[in-house]
Amino acid sequence: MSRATVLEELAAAALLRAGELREGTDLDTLYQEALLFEKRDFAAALGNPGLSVVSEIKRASPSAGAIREVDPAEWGGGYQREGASCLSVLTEPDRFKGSLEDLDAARNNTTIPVIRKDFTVDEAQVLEAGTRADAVLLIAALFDAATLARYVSLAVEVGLTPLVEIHDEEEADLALESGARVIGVNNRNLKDFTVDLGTFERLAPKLAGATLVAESGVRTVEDARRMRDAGADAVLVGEAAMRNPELVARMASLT
Ligand SMILES: O=P(O)(O)OC[C@@H](O)[C@@H](O)c1c[nH]c2ccccc12
Repeated sequence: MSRATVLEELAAAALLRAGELREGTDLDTLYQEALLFEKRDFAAALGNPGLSVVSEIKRASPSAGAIREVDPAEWGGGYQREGASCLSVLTEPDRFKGSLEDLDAARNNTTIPVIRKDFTVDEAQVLEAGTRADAVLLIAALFDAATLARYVSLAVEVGLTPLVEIHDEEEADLALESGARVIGVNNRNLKDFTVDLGTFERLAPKLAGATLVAESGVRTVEDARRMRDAGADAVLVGEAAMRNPELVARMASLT
């Protein structure tokens, strides 16, 4: 048997959690709840003039190990004061040490839009995101074209901004065909964790018309400027912001 990649392992664990979610509630109830939950406009916040910063609350990751133990309410509020346009909150429990409680705490203590960052593999999880977040991450590598398009539509239907994440040309086509308006290019290869900011530079020209987020590996103001120059509307900054939140203010002041 071949060794599963971390991405496959995370997706398999997420599928188990989706099963539990479906046992505890039915899709109709979640759908209604998601429709009722009032959203903040994630896409609009990214489209504002200047480079937008999406600051991430990430206690740990498979690539970095333990990063920092924080109070998500306090940390989210801090990011907003530093000028973040949006927050990203990891809710994956095993390798990222996140939770839905972290998401709620960060959102309740801020007024900016919040994305649920997880390995979403089931429509119940899209709807669950719709009951407490403003945007949902959909990793293109986890879907076939039809399913991705279906989840993008479902997210939009319940008022969420779907952020479709890609890492190569093939996934770029998938994202464009899915109808997503906001596309994230992950500079980190989720199979081997190598990071290359050239990934965004290479793929951005293929994605004209979409709102573009440069994700991962943005560690310095110089990196953020490089992503902006390559066409990024926003940068998504995790580890570097967790270690030094003042970076957010300096990145957000780039015009
Ligand atoms: O810590 P970094 O290198 O700044 O990366 C942030 C973010 O892009 C990264 O956490 C991320 C991008 N895509 C993901 C998918 C799942 C979990 C996490 C991620």
